[in-house]
Amino acid sequence: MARTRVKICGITRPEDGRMAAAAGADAIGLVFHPDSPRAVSPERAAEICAALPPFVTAVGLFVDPAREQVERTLAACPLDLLQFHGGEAPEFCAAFGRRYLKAVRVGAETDLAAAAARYGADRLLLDAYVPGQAGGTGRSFNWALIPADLASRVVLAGGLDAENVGEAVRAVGPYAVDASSGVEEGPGVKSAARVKAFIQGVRDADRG
Ligand SMILES: O=C(O)c1ccccc1NCC(=O)[C@H](O)[C@H](O)COP(=O)(O)O
Repeated sequence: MARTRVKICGITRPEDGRMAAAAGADAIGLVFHPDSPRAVSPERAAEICAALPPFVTAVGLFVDPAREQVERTLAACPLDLLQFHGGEAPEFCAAFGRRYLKAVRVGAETDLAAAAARYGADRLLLDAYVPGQAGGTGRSFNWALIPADLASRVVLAGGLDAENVGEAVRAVGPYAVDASSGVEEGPGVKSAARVKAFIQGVRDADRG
């Protein structure tokens, strides 16, 4: 089986970025949505990015941002990838000349084939649809809703933790997995033990 990539989202402290990288994370997520308990300023994000080894991807996460917010953040912080977690159109996501991920919050009615056609299958991060909450909910969704031809190209998120990530990798076979609340001690504070166990769960599943 291919090596499943790991993204640890909602990093708010340089030491947590370093810890996730040392544990084997391929990417970390920085949340710029002001309503999130994991929100960071562009300046704080720049400090976190400076603490990362060069092989770890820094992903900047926005929810229906104004164009100026994204531009100001990019000017202050060396992000490798953008992640849009709201209702952003493909033209908006592409307007910054950066690679991006588009989060799709999956509920029973979600048409994932249509989302893949709209944004590109390699750009999708699939999260749980929870009314009134944009993300970081700790809730998972029905993985059987993911079309077989998309599964190996998506980032799988939503309620993943050390206990269920092995099952998720075996059942879906995603390109990458993403966790936030399931690897925390409290909102925005990551647990080294949980991050380590999460990545171990992914590696064990990769070995089959
Ligand atoms: O993490 C947040 O607080 C957040 C707030 C608003 C939009 C998105 C947010 N997080 C997005 C992520 O990429 C999370 O990793 C993803 O939603 C999964 O979260 P969890 O279910 O807690 O693992």
